[in-house]
Amino acid sequence: MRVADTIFALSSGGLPSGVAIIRISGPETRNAVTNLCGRVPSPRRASLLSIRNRNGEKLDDGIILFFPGPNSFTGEDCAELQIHGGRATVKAVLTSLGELQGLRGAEAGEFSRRAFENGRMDLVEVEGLADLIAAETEMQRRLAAEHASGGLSRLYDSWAKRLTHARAMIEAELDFADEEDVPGSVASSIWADMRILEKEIINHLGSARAGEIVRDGLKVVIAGPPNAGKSSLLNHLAKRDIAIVTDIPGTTRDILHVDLDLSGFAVRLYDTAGLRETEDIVEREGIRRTRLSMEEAHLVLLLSDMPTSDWASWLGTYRGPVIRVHTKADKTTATWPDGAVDATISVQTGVGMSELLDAISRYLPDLEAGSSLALPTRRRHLENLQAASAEIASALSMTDTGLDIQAEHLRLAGQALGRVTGRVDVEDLLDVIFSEFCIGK
Ligand SMILES: Nc1nc2c(ncn2[C@@H]2O[C@H](COP(=O)(O)OP(=O)(O)OP(=O)(O)O)[C@@H](O)[C@H]2O)c(=O)[nH]1
Ligand SMILES: [K+]
Ligand SMILES: [Mg+2]
Repeated sequence: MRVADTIFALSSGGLPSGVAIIRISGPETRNAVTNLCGRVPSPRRASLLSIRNRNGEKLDDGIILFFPGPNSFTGEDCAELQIHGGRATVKAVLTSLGELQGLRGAEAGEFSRRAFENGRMDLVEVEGLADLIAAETEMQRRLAAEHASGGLSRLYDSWAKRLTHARAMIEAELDFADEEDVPGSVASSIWADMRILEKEIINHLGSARAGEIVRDGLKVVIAGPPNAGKSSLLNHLAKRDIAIVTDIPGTTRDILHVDLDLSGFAVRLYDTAGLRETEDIVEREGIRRTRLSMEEAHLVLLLSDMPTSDWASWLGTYRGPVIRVHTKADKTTATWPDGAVDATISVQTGVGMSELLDAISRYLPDLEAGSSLALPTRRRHLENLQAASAEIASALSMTDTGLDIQAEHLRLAGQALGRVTGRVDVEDLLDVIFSEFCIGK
């Protein structure tokens, strides 16, 4: 284990709070606890102790926990001071810690980074932990918990193991190739498994969209002509007055969004500028942004308060799924041709709202309770998984080039998987990944 500074931080949330938890990790942890609390409590036992500054003045009474390394969160000696969560109390204790030799405040994600560097967690688990802290919906929580507890890592590790096994079998065949009486088919069974593995990885890549939607939310853009009732719908679904609503066409210019929880899934709903030809420079910029947001959308709700044949022109180059919505049902008397719309709503009477939400729900990933949530969630997962399956495909296709070259492609496939879990060659990624954390984690 590397010798490192001893770090400390407030690890619980905003102050004031009933209890605040200050975390300490590193070689000076015992000294720090002795200095402040008089003694180090027995490992993993909660002890009520007084915390004093260097002049012996009592700062607070708290519950002190000591976790000796390597069986701690970071793998180093760790301690937790559970104290009263008043701003001045916390500040006084942090100040006293900062005055001790060898101690400094932790950077964002530094505790988790140490856990990774000491082999307590791999990168996918670390990312899962970051997601778990950020999770707001039930599905985000389930996905993150699966990743944080190693569900996805176990899958990738099992794949890496099969690649290693395959290479070992090839090595064996190469070693024996000179000996006349050894049949040259030791490795043939592994190619069948490599074909299966390639398929498994490709299937797994196919679930990436679901993983992305669970983690980042389904992006739903509300679009349509001016005054169709887009901002009114956003406000209604958000149950808050977020967007300005007036009867002046072209009211909305900036794109606003609100996060909804739909059946445990995060849904991010965007209100946009009404689509029309206009000379107004500000409105034109708003419409340009509407177009950009539609390109990113998983689903577009296209609104109109009167029968129209303009749907296609409003959609422009967008080719994804669309729900056509007839708005202001309380007021319009015009009759719509059969099948012209997918939903009819009124924000005034609330009519059609639950049907609209049901229609949106149909675009959420189909994840049964209890089904595996070992889904890739990040671009870096996808890139490395794609690289791994491409290397396996190369190994499989290069039957004329010799076993040693095929084995090399399998080695590269294993390396790509290793980059996902952080077992190989990831130094350059660490700053990015750990900066996702808040301080104290
Ligand atoms: N009667 C009735 N009026 C509605 C309904 N929905 C919206 N309106 C009215 O329609 C007008 C336009 O609504 P907005 O929500 O601002 O429409 P918008 O599509 O956001 O308009 P722009 O931002 O200008 O593109 C406002 O006067 C709303 O009060 C509805 O369900 N029933
Ligand atoms: K308006
Ligand atoms: Mg609007």
